[in-house]
Amino acid sequence: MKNEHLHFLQLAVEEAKKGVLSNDGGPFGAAIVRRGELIALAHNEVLKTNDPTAHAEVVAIRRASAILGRFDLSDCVLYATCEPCPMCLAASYWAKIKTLVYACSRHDAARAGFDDAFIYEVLEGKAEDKRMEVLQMGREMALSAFELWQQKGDKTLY
Ligand SMILES: Nc1nc2[nH]cnc2c(=O)[nH]1
Repeated sequence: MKNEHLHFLQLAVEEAKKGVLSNDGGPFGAAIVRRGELIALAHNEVLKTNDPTAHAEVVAIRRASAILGRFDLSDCVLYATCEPCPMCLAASYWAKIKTLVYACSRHDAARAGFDDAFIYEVLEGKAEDKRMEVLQMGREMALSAFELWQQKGDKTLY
């Protein structure tokens, strides 16, 4: 099992390097594996697509979900060359991933110039400057969308 984990991490690392050399994005790769079978391999595509959410893990989750035709990836393992940032970790929870295997840490990413560790600090209430103004207003108005959802009989929960 450990060798299998290292095998898929190695594939993700090679994919990350491919993305760096093609200028697609940062040095991050990810793989989604189901019962020992590689379903999707992806690298960071932020620069290629001008999509700030195109992190390797998100691209891999989107690709695997499209291939398997479902949003529930609970039978899949996510391999990532680096500890997922909070967005990618949340995406993994939304995809119901049960096993995550990663190599480098958020601190390795920070040393390479990526803000993963800072966002964790914000979420943990440890950041002095959150670098974002956050306002809440219009709750009564917006609750109507939740009411519509709650009344809907044929909804799919996810
Ligand atoms: N884990 C991870 N961290 C990042 N930080 C910036 N981009 C990425 C990415 O694609 N993956």
